Amino acid sequence: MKSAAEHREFVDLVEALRAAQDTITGASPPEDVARKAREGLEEVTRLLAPFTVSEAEQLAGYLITEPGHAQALAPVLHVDESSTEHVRGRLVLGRYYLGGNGAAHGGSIPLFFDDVLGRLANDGGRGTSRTAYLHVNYRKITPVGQELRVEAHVDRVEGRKRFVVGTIHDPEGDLTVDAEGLFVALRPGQP
Ligand SMILES: CCCCCCCCCC(=O)SCCNC(=O)CCNC(=O)[C@H](O)C(C)(C)COP(=O)(O)OP(=O)(O)OC[C@H]1O[C@@H](n2cnc3c(N)ncnc32)[C@H](O)[C@@H]1OP(=O)(O)O
Repeated sequence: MKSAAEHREFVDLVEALRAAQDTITGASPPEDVARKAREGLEEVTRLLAPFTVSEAEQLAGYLITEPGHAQALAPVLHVDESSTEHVRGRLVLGRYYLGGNGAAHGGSIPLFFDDVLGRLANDGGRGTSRTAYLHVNYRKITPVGQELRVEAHVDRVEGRKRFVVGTIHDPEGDLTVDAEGLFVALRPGQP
């Protein structure tokens, strides 16, 4: 397991990237400010490109003790309680995930659940599986910028099939989304 303690600066770098994504998404800057910001980002790419590694050596997504696992793609679950069978926590969707009218982009929700349910599917020594399907029911808009409650648990395991379910509730306590994923355990040698 890769250690977040050994890669503190990288963890902070990914947090800064998340903040940049939120800020860029919400900004309408004058042209000279946009150009300066672009030049800053291009400098980041120039700085890091020589340190590109193979997937096996990659840090992003693999620093699993960190909220968000040092990966800027999926929304971050802040875990309050977890076991091999369940997880409870909080989620605040930043401006980056805005769809419209204060509601989260519909695609950000399955992205979030694929990560949360997928990790649970593989937890507890169950080994690697892949998403066969992800069924998401949007019951009410999921607001950005507010603290949401998340719960997920392994519903049942049938041979290679792991059914994992999850919910999101808004600050009023209303259900905004429920989801079910089927994760199929990989056979030896299966990519
Ligand atoms: C850093 C690490 C991060 C990890 C956490 C994040 C987790 C994220 C996980 C992913 O996002 S993986 C990427 C998205 N998923 C894929 O790319 C999967 C692509 N599909 C496949 O690889 C295969 O289709 C799959 C492994 C899912 C299943 O193929 P198999 O050939 O291994 O299984 P098979 O077809 O023999 O089916 C096994 C059982 O599952 C059932 N099944 C398979 N796909 C199904 C489906 N779509 N719907 C319902 N049932 C399904 C199938 O009917 C059967 O049921 P029974 O055993 O009861 O007969």
